[in-house]
Amino acid sequence: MASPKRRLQGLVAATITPMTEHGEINFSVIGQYVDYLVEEQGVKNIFVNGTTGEGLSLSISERCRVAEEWVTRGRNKLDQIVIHVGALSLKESQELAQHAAKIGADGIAVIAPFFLKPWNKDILVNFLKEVAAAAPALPFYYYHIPALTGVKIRAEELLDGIQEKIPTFQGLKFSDTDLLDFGQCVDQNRQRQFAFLFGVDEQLLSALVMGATGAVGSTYNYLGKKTNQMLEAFERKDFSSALNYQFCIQRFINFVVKLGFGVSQTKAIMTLVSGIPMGPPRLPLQKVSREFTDHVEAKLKSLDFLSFTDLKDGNLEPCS
Ligand SMILES: CC(=O)N[C@H](C=O)[C@@H](O)[C@H](O)[C@H](O)CO
Ligand SMILES: CC(=O)C(=O)O
Repeated sequence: MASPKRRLQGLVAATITPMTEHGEINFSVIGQYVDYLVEEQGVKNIFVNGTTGEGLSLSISERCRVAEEWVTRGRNKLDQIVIHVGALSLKESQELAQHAAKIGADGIAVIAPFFLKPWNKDILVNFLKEVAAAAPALPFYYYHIPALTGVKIRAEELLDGIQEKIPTFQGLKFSDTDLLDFGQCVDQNRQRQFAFLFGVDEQLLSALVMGATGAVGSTYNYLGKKTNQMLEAFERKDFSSALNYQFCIQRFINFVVKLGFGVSQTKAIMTLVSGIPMGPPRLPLQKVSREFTDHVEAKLKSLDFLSFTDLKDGNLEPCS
């Protein structure tokens, strides 16, 4: 059984699943990836097999092996490792939950099943409850991502009374821009020690104001250090610096959003910034073009996000 930990807080990197050019999982770089997150980005929590990790595009046995590799490599280096175990099949989800418990993960997270969908809150809670019960010693997080699942049950509604149904319920990963819903999740659960983890990186500062206790996101793989500076500024109530950091991060994200931003792009950006090969994504995702990588590299340099800036000072727009 995993030892009880304190509430998950701060940045959580949604890990990429590195792949070889042939589309197999490249386990060999995961050790290096852990060190990079901890040493270069100051990020000590990870969220494995989620959206960014192409979790739903992996086979069950691949998901188990990926989770195991992160737990093994992360031991004594990372604070918390949450494994996403959501699946369309309740049985598979339970199997993944049991496996996460067996390997010593620190928590599990689940999205709503998105093909045959739960059509109201009670049905969704019943599904989540069955998964959580398969790993009764592990903290359980609901992963709310309505734009991808199509399940639009409000998180605030879902949280109402959830601990009576799911005793291991520990928090929410909220990947949506509805700050009314997010704020009410926080407001209505102040007496509980839930983790409120925001999942829209470009808007994190607004969620901090609403009471987010941490954040899970793809960009913390390579903008973790910058985002940590924003969290520190917020913590010391230096809101103008915090806003500068958020704008700086937004400038980069806005740039890539206009080029088309998703998991394939995240893999390419992380390869560029970390130097660790993340490889191509798996179908139905497509590898990004060379042109995308070139544009992003120039932007990263101009923002001084790459450590080997070789641009003339006049072309720099660095963030303080
Ligand atoms: C849909 C998606 O993948 N969301 C990620 C996590 O929830 C975010 O980290 C975004 O990648 C990020 O906010 C950039 O839009
Ligand atoms: C971004 C995120 O949380 C995920 O990849 O699942």
